[in-house]
Amino acid sequence: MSTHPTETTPDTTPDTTPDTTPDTTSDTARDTDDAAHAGVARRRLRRETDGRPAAPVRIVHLGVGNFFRAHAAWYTEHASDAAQWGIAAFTGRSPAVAESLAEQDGLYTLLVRGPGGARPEVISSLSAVHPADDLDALRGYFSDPAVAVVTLTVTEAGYRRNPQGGLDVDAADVRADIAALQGDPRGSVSTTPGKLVAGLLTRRASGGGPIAVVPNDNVPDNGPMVARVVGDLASLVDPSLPAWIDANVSWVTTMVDRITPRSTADDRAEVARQTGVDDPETVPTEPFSEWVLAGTFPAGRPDWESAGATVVADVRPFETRKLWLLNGSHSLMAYAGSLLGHETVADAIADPLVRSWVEEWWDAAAPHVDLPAVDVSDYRQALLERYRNPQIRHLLAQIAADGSQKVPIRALPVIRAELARGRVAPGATRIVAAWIAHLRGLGAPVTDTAATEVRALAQGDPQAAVRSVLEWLGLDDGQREPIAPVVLAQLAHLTRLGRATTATASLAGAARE
Ligand SMILES: NC(=O)c1ccc[n+]([C@@H]2O[C@H](COP(=O)([O-])OP(=O)(O)OC[C@H]3O[C@@H](n4cnc5c(N)ncnc54)[C@H](O)[C@@H]3O)[C@@H](O)[C@H]2O)c1
Ligand SMILES: O=P(O)(O)OC[C@@H](O)[C@@H](O)[C@H](O)[C@H](O)CO
Repeated sequence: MSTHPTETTPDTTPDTTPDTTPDTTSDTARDTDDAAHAGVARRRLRRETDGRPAAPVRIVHLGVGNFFRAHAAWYTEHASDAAQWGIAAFTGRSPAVAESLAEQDGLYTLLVRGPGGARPEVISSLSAVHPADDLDALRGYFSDPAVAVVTLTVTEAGYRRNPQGGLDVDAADVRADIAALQGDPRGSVSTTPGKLVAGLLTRRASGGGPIAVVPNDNVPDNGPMVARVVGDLASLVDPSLPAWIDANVSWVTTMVDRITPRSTADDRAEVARQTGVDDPETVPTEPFSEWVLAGTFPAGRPDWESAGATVVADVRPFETRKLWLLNGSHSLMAYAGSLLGHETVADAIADPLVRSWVEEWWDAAAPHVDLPAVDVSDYRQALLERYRNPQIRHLLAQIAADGSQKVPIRALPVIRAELARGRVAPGATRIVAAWIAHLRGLGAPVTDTAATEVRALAQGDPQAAVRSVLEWLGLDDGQREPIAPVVLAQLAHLTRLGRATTATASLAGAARE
């Protein structure tokens, strides 16, 4: 196990956006006071007693968040050839999770929370964990021909795209990465596209051979999406690099699914109660999991199918089914449910009004999912069961974050598809109306990498706010005309409901004092 517990100098990488998605298990979980376990000797996980020997590193991962630890790391753990495929994982920004995992040899507990109870499982697939700024280690792996795959979970915002989907070359951190690599191929970088280009420059120089890049974030066409931002940055750094990338890098597209909330002190306590282990890196997740991949792996990959992954020629139908039906309804509940005072997905879906909005959204989206109707209807039913899972405390405030990155890909394609059929679908426009209400201060707090810009759009006169947001979403005059009145009416309704909820909560608070 090559962890780097001592390489924890403060992260000096430029941080131009608020870190709304910390690397780690939530502070609540990690900070659970040891006094809570006072008098009870809890041990930490150790590889010699609790896990498999570390496998040789053949996968590099960027972004050691909860989802990666519940999903790609879990599939790699359960692959039939797991002993051949170790992962070297890098945190996204802060070094905290690397330090903490290093103390337990890279092991952590996945707490699989089903409706009937919680089942802990130790995951051993992380052979090394590094802080985000350990670029020497990153370049070392990229130069190693044995390293065959790079996986990513850095959030939608981490790809540093502009509204057109290309690299956001106006962002200060992106500009800094370009300048650093122009000056020196071993220059210091901080963004994900910058790190991928830095790694690929090293691989080309060392003759490490071809490699596959596998993004596992909830973004449509995520393979081409990463290829584009990396290609943009590569061409600005070294005009000969894009041709090498074309010949040597395979961009794999994926659909990923496993509801994985932030960790809580309760998750850590549950593991301690069941196993006697004190694991601050406990990750809670649901039993359901799905991973659909399309693309080639020129240097090989784990036998992920043996763990339940599916390799297909075209991910799109699976991706639209999941991104619209699941993530779209999540966003709807995050904004419209939180302004009604609901805290979690389970609370929101139990409210008949929210449930009716979710069904209305699904009715709007379903005809545009290119799968048999029966599959879509089974999927909807399964989603309701997953949302109701009383063991999963999935906070609406977590899902609400970074709406500027999510609303355009979750709601807009359906709005456009309905418009193309001459229809305005209120089930779809409500997501936009609820997002505007959220940006105007109702429901979950706004945490967004583009908060200043999108909040400004949504302020002031409601009619002007709706117009500005629809414009920002890229709808032209002809498209806005039929939609704007519907969104405006929905915004007015949600605002009334939200204000009534706030007033009731204040009265209840005053009565308690
Ligand atoms: N949690 C889920 O249920 C779930 C399910 C499917 C897909 N996903 C995808 O996984 C992503 C991560 O979710 P999570 O639950 O692991 O969140 P998380 O907050 O636990 O982890 C996010 C990771 O991304 C890194 N990161 C954040 N902003 C970054 C930036 N600007 N540049 C580089 N790295 C950055 C963080 O450091 C951290 O390692 C989501 O954005 C989503 O696209 C999540
Ligand atoms: O993870 P995000 O921030 O892209 O979106 C929040 C949720 O919609 C998402 O995490 C879902 O729970 C997940 O996509 C289920 O597989």
